[in-house]
Amino acid sequence: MRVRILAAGKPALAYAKSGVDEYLKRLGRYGSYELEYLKAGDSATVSAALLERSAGNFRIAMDERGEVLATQSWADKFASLEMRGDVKAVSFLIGASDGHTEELRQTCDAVWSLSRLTMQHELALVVLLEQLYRVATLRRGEPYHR
Ligand SMILES: C[S@@+](CC[C@H](N)C(=O)[O-])C[C@H]1O[C@@H](n2cnc3c(N)ncnc32)[C@H](O)[C@@H]1O
Repeated sequence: MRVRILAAGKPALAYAKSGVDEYLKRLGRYGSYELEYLKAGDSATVSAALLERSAGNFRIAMDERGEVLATQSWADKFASLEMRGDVKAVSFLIGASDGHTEELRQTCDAVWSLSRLTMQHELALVVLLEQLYRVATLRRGEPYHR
């Protein structure tokens, strides 16, 4: 199963750039993880572009209003998605400064939160990538997650 991460706007902050590079490099050992950037803009424009680019994928909106799950639950949900024959790709959608539209949240297959805190979108991207890495190591029985 391909894992796509679609984010609005390339990271501009040094810590975010190096965090993204680090976790993408690590994830390369665990499968197909693709990070794609879309042009940042207002909420309606970015949400429409995110939905268009992720058409046909199992879409997970990353949003502070979403379901807060433990890392083990992320791993369990990944395993269930892989068991389904109809999911070839999952797309995680990160919004821009104004967040997602209600329409995007309603259209997505799931809405997940990284916590109830509102994070700057570059930080949310780094946290998401670290969780994907954690889930990948957990599923292989490696000792990173403890
Ligand atoms: C600055 S936040 C947008 C805040 C905006 N006021 C809102 O209502 O969503 C930019 C993006 O970062 C991501 N993000 C920020 N905090 C998050 C959290 N706690 N959980 C999941 N994603 C988060 C979301 O994708 C969000 O669209």
